[in-house]
Amino acid sequence: MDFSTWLLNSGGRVHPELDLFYTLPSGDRGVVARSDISEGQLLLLLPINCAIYIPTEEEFKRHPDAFPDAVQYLREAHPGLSPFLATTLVLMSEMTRGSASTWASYVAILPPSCPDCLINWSDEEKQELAGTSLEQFGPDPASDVYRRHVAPILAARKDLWPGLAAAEAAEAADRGVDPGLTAFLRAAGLLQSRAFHLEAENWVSGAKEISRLEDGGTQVFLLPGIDMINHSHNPARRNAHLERLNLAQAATAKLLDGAASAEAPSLPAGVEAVFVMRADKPIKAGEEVLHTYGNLSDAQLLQTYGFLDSEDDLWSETAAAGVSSVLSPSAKKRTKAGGGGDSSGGYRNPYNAALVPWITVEEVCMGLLSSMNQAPSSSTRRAKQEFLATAGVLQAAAPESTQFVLLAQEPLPDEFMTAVQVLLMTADEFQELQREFGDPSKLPAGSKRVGRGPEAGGTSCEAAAAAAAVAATAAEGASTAKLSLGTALLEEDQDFAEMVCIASLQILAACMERYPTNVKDDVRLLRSPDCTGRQRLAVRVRLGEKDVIQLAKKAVVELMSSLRRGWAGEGSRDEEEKESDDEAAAAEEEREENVGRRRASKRQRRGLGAPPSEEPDREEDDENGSSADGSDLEGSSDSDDQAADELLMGSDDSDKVGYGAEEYDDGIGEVHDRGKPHEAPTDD
Ligand SMILES: C[S@@+](CC[C@H](N)C(=O)[O-])C[C@H]1O[C@@H](n2cnc3c(N)ncnc32)[C@H](O)[C@@H]1O
Repeated sequence: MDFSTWLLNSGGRVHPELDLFYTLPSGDRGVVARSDISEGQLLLLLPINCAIYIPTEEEFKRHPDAFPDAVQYLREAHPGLSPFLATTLVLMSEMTRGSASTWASYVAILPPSCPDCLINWSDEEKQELAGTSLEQFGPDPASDVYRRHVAPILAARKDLWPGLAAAEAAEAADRGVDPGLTAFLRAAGLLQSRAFHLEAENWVSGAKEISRLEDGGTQVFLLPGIDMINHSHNPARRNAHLERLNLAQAATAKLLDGAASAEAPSLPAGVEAVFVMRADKPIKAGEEVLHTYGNLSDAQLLQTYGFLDSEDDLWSETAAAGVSSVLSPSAKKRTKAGGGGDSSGGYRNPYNAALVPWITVEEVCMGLLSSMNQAPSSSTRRAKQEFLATAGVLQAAAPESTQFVLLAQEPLPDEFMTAVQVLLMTADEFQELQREFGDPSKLPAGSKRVGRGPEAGGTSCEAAAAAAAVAATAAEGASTAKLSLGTALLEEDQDFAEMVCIASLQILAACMERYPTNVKDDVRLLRSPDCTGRQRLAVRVRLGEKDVIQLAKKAVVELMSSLRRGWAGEGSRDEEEKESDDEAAAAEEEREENVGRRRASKRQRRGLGAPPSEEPDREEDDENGSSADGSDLEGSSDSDDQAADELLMGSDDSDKVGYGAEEYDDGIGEVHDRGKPHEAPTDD
C-alpha cells in the first residue's frame, strides 16, 4: 500500500493540492503546493495512532492493546531507558518487521539515513569539529550506547526485532558488520532528524541524557507525513505550523468535517488526539511548505538534523526581508550593489552559542590572582566552587564540569560574569557575600532579594548584594534559585572592574585557542571553492562559535567603556551638585572620601598598591584601549578579529530575526540548555 493510501485508511488527511515527496533543486525532498492554498487550510492531519511514540503511563493503561509489543516490553522491562532510546528501539522494531509492520508504508518512504548527521561522519571528518561544542571525546558515543544499552535488549527479545536475526545470519559473519548496530545507527539518525518535541539527548555528542521513561519524561513523536516538511530559519518563508489537538478541539475547529466520507474514513476507535498542520498564510502554487525546527544554533542544527541554514538564503532572503544583522558590512555593501547570493559566508545565525568551561574560568582567574601575589588558599577555591554550585551558577551535580553558554544574543551571560567576580573577590569579600546570601538554594523560586545599597555606606560586597538578584531558573516552579551579581560591584570598584574585565578577556582568548584554526584560516577556507560538504559544515560551525566569542570580547570592552563613562559622569554630576547645594556638597565630599578610602583599602587588599593617577591615565587608557596594568581591554585588535569583523560582524539588530517557538515545533530543543550552565555528561 502506498503511503498516502495508508495515511487515509488510518484516518489521516492530506490536502489534495500537496505533493509530499517533491524533489527540490537541491536533490532533497520537500512538501510543495501544486496550486494555491489559502491561509488557515488544513495541510495534514495525523491521528495519534499513526505516530510512533512511547505513550505515557495513563495513555498506555487506557489502551494497552493499541501499541506495538515493543512498546509494552520496553515500558515494563526497561523503564530506565530514555524516551529517545526507547522510541529508537520501537522504530527499529517496525523497520525489522517488513510488511508485517503497521508502519510498513511509512518505513518505505524513509530515507536511507540522515546523510550528514554526525553519526555518519568519519573520525577524520570529525577532526574538523575539534574545539567546537560538537567535539567528541572517548569512544564513539553512538556505538558505545549501542554496545552498553541496545545490544543486550535486542539479544533478550529477538522476536521483537525479527529482521535482525535473519540479517545476522545472512551477512554479518563474513563482513564483520553487526546488523543490529547498522539498524540502530540508521534508526537513531532518522529519529533524531525527524522526531518532534525531542529535547536534548546528546548521547551523540556525549552530553546529558535528560529523562527516563519511568519519570514520564519528554515524549518523542515520529509523525509520518508531517515529518516531510523542511525547516526554514526565515520567518518570511515559513508558512505552516503544527498543533496537537484533542478530538473536541479538532471538531470545534471543524477539522474532522468529512472525516467519515468515503475518501477519508472515520478515525479508529480509541484515538484521542490528532496532530494538525495548517497553513499560516496563503501558499502559492509551486511554493514549498516550511516550518521551523526551533531556534537552533549551527551546532545544534548540524548535530540534530545534519544540515545548516542555506548560506544563499541568509544572504538574499534576509536582505529581502530587511534584516541586516546577519550580513557583514561587506556583505551589506555587496547586497546594496545587487551582489546577494555569493556563498562566501557573511552570515550570522542569531542562535549561535559558544561554551566556556568552568575549568578555564577558574584557571585564568587563579593565574591572574597569582600574578598579583593574591592566589587564594585551596580551601577558599573549594569554598567558592561550592558556593557557586549552591547558588545555581554552577551545576549542582558536577560543578567542575559546568560549561557557561555564551549566546550571540547574550554574549556575556550573568552566570559567567558572576562566577568571574566571585573568583576574583578577596577572601573577606567572599565571606561577606556568603553571609549576605546565606544559603541561596533555600530561597523561594522567583523571589528577588535586595540588600543594602551603596548609598547606605556599604562595602563593595554589600553593594553587590544590593544589586544581586536571585533569579528563578527558567522552569516555572523550579526550586533552585540563582545568584546574579550584575554590575553593581563593578560600578563601585574601578580596580575590581578592570580585573574582572581583564580576566574575562583572558578567558575568552583561552577559549579561542582551543580551536586548531584561527578565524582567518576559517574565513579563507569558506571563501575557497574547494571547501565543500562536511568540511564546509564544520568550518561554519566553528566560525559561528568564534563569532560568539568575538561578540563576548566586544561586550567586555563595551562594559568597561560604559563603566568608565559612569565613573567620569559621577565626577561631573558631583560638581553640579556642589555648586547648587552647599550642604549636599559637604555630604558628597564626605561620601567621596569614604569611597576613596574604601577604594584605597581595597586596592591594598587586592595588592594593587597606590591608585593610578586619575584622569590623564584613564584618558590614555581610553585612547589605546589598554587597562591600567597594560592589559588589552579592547580585546579585538588583532588581525583575526578584523577578518572576523569583515566577514561576520554586522550591527547587532539580531532580535529582528526571531524564530517564534511553537509547541511541538521545536525539534530537538535545547541541546545547549541555553541560558543555563551545561549539565555534565552522564554515563548510563
Ligand atoms: C524532518 S526531515 C524533512 C524531510 C526530508 N527532507 C526528507 O526528504 O525526508 C529533516 C531533514 O530534512 C533536511 N532538511 C530540512 N530542512 C532543511 C533545510 N532548510 N536545508 C537543508 N536540509 C533540510 C535535513 O536533511 C533534515 O535532516
